[in-house]
Amino acid sequence: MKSFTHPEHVQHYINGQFMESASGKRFDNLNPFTNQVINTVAEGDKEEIDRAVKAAREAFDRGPWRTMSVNERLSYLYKIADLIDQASDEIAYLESLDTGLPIKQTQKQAARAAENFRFYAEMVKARLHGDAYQKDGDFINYTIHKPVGVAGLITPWNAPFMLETWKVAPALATGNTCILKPAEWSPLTAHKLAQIVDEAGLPPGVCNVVHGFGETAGASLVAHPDVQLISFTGETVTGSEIMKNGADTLKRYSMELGGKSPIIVFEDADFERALDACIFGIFSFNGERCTANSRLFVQSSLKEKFVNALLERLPHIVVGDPMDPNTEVGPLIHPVHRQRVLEYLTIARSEGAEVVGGHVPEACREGNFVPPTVLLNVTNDMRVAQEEIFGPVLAVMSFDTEEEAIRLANDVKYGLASYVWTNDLKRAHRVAQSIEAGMTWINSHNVRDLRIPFGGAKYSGIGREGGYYAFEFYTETQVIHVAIGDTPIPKFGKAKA
Ligand SMILES: NC(=O)C1=CN([C@@H]2O[C@H](COP(=O)(O)OP(=O)(O)OC[C@H]3O[C@@H](n4cnc5c(N)ncnc54)[C@H](O)[C@@H]3O)[C@@H](O)[C@H]2O)C=CC1
Ligand SMILES: O=C(O)/C=C/C=C(\O)C(=O)O
Repeated sequence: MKSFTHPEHVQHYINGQFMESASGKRFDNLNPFTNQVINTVAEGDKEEIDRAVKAAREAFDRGPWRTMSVNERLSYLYKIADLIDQASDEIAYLESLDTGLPIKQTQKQAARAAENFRFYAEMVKARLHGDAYQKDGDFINYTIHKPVGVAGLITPWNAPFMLETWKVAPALATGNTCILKPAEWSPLTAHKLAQIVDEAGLPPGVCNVVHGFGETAGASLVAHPDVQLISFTGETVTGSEIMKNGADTLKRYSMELGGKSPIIVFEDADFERALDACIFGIFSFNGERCTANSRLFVQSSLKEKFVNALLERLPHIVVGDPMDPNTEVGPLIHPVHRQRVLEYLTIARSEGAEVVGGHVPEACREGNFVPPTVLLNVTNDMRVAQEEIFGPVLAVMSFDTEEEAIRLANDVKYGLASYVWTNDLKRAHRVAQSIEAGMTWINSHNVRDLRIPFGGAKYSGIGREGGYYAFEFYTETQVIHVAIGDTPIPKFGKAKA
């Protein structure tokens, strides 16, 4: 593999300039594979957020972004997509270095990031249009979609570049200006995105990146009166905190939150494909995946065969250096997160579950590794079956009937994704439609079509991003009423005149 370097220090990108924090404060960024410091990062606070919002507001109110033609605006998105493609190997390298995600997976995410920009440019051309309603010969009402203003985009560390671009692209495509506040544990590719935006020549202030912690930089962005909308991806508790903090300034929210998604495998399922999907669905992204199928419900008659096959695969899952193209599972993002995941294994034992772990090579001892793990003897009321672990840990349960599978799958506060495996067509649809989730895949792993609405039910989120569904959030709909006839107007005050 070609070798790349990383920046020794990461700065904010505000109003078209790379800059330090006014306080001069910095924080260290760790390599999850070695726990050595990779570099330092400027620690933004209210002051940097204020600067960035001022720049974004001016760019929105007075800059060329608002007045340029849609085609000209979208040409910047195509340019960004091309620059991402040109730097895709470097982006994958930086992402794996920063997050511990295996390089094979970050290469795919870099490609997806470029696609996010092209997709939204195309989507705006195809689907950002209003409606018209004609009432007899009296009047016409028509709607237009306008950018809302300054968008605050707050993102997590689990698939940072892909998720950041998944927000920046629709925000810009629809004509907003934005401030991205990336997760503090994964600043490298957000910095690369700022460099790409700069190279693409976007007008100053249109896209800003402020690094820093959630409680300070993130909270200041949420509370700022000139930020009209917040698109947030992260933990459910953080989402709820953000909604409280943004209440005084009446923010518009898109919330992509946590999950505890079921995979239901019926006895008539295509065995090998269901097994592959189950393993991929929980162990890809190192298990740090909001849509991970972290609860397996397998029909009792198939349980022994399915679980045996699962356990047989477990020690062969390649755990290792994220830069090695053969690695399937790398280290978790941070020692604090690793500790949190390990605590769940302790909880699992104390609740009576059996913990079966895969293999972590000796060469990985400095990293934040948790082996791919399967929890047996689990019941759905246990904490490990109810709470999001966000690591490579699969809770296995069984069911006898379709009704029981549906009840167990829904008996959880989350409702993000779900997966159903059966060759009975009618049952597949019945079960899929009965599950309380934003997204259900039948006889499939998590394959993405960017046109579909992406988001969760229950505690997994509010609203949908993806496709033209994102326009609902990123644009303001205005109705324009035009009288084309002479509909009588009530003549107040004319009776006695
Ligand atoms: N539904 C979805 O599409 C996805 C959901 N997630 C969820 O994200 C979580 C993992 O990511 P984390 O980075 O640990 O989430 P997190 O909630 O800790 O942090 C996410 C972002 O919010 C910021 N933040 C934290 N506190 C804040 C506050 N008070 N005000 C404003 N910003 C604040 C952080 O700095 C970070 O940028 C998991 O729960 C996972 O399920 C992750 C990916 C996709
Ligand atoms: O594909 C998307 O748009 C988002 C995917 C997010 C995940 O799968 C994740 O973070 O787990």
